[in-house]
Amino acid sequence: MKNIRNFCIIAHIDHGKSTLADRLLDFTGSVTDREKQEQLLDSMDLERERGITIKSHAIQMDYEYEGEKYVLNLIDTPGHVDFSYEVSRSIAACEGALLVVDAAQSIQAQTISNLYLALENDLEIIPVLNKVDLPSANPEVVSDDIVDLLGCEHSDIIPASAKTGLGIEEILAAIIKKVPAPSGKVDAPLRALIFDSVYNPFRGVETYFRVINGSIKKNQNIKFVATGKNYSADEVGTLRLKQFPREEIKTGDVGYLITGIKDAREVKVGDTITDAKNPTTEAVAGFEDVKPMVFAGIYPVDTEDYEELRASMEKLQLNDASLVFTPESSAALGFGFRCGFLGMLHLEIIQERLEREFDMTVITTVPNVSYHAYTNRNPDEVLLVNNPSDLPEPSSLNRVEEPFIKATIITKSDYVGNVMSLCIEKRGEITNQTYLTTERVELSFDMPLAEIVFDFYDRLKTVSRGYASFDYSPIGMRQSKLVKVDVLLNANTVDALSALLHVDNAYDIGKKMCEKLKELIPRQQFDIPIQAAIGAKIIARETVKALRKDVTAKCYGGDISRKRKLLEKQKKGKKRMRQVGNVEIPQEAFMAVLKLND
Ligand SMILES: Nc1nc2c(ncn2[C@@H]2O[C@H](COP(=O)(O)OP(=O)(O)OP(=O)(O)O)[C@@H](O)[C@H]2O)c(=O)[nH]1
Repeated sequence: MKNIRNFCIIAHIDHGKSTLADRLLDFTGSVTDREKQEQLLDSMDLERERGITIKSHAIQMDYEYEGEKYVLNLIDTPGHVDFSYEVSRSIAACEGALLVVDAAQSIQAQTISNLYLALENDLEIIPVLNKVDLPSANPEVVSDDIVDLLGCEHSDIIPASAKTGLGIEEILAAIIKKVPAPSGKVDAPLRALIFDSVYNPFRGVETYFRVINGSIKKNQNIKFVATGKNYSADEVGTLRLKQFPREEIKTGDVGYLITGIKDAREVKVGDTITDAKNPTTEAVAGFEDVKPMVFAGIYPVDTEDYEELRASMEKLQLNDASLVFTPESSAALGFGFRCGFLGMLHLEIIQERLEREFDMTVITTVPNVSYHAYTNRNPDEVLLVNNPSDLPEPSSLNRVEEPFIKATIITKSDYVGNVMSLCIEKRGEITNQTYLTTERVELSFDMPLAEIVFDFYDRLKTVSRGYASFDYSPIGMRQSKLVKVDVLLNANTVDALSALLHVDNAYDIGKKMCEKLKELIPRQQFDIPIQAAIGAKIIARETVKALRKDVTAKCYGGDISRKRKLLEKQKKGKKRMRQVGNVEIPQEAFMAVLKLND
């Protein structure tokens, strides 16, 4: 145990975490030339294309230092706020963290939020100043920033370049010298933390764990504490680039477990694995059931594909336990599902996976957060509103609460004014303003989560010219004045376009939605009025003008089979268009409310 080191890399997005991980694998000879690929740890196609780490994994390296052999377990952490719970569990599985800071961009919002997570878990922090090879690097200034943040010495910071390989040896030495060896009880009953799981269609769910006390043996009868289920440990082993089955994984070490579980929902990140007969009395602290934050309807473009969509969603759920869905129906879109996601990125990923892996074309409706509503009849009973149409009628509604977050934004002092105006427009209240240096400011706001869902990231980028980083954490529900704004096309309410909005913004957003829809809905043979309404009251109106009469329409001759072919072709071309009443609505229109300011 004394020669094991468990560590993770924490960094703001794009500061070089994956590149550094690759370099460490290279240097310790953990990858053969043939296996060398860029960003080895990001194995999903989607991850590689987006260049972000979505799912965390772990990898083991051997390294000899001053004549002694060490085992280094690198636990990878996802880099996006949507997955912050997974980050916290990965961090909890380590004793140390490399804090990677880009020498050109300095400390950003996620650097700080991840650092706090690491400090909460008492991790030893090794500051790494990455990308010193860049011409735009500013190592002196950024080092000062790091010293201010951590209260460390300048000499503790390791200048590095994950690109050229500079500093890699020093980083490995620091991991061995500074990160404490694990300190568990070898003889105690098994107690292991699940920090991740991956679905493998052939072998079932692979569970990644860190043994805290005792050991886990092949064929041992084990129990998952939170779910209360028992399994047989069919296979345990260590993770290199491939899996290496072992007889036993001992105290302090990291490994994988295969039990034949076929449903990802049975393996909960943060849960404790223990022995079925001789269980530990103490589960690992910090377990939480992750709750979806953002909800949206997902509908098949072709109503006939509903069953197929259901099958695809069920399969997706087998390997992504954080996806939840229930059937719903919409007057406009027919049968589909109300789905819960961890955040907007998660939503995009699911939509993309449905299309790529399952060949489904789907329509996604305006995302919303989960509200709490209370009726006059039962003012103490919480009604969960995950869909605007579930909001009780105004006359019976006692009050509504919405989820709030603490938003942390780091920006340059030049843009403080812009960022503040944006946050105030988004119903934010400033709670703190700290100058990190003369140039860089950290701002904290209490804000409704719903406002982040609507175009916040893009606006923030624009108003700060890209010099702002952003992170958030939930701080609970607060009462709010919300109304349901409906959209009528050709005098028919399109329920899939309804949104819950704050009273103060409802008129403005209703108007902008009508304008945006006017741009997005193609002209047809007749005028299409677009209206926004609160209850029976119309608050905005636009019209899509009719096309001029198509004189060639009746001239069409030719035989019927050609006509059919043409119709088929048209049908394909119509993908993502939905006929609602007699109006054709393209997919973009359903998301229009997210792009009001484009
Ligand atoms: N010049 C230079 N570029 C680097 C260095 N390290 C990483 N990069 C580049 O910076 C970009 C981001 O690096 P990644 O390793 O993908 O960053 P990351 O932190 O893993 O990003 P996420 O996975 O999205 O959080 C890539 O284009 C890298 O090639 C470095 O030391 N020098």
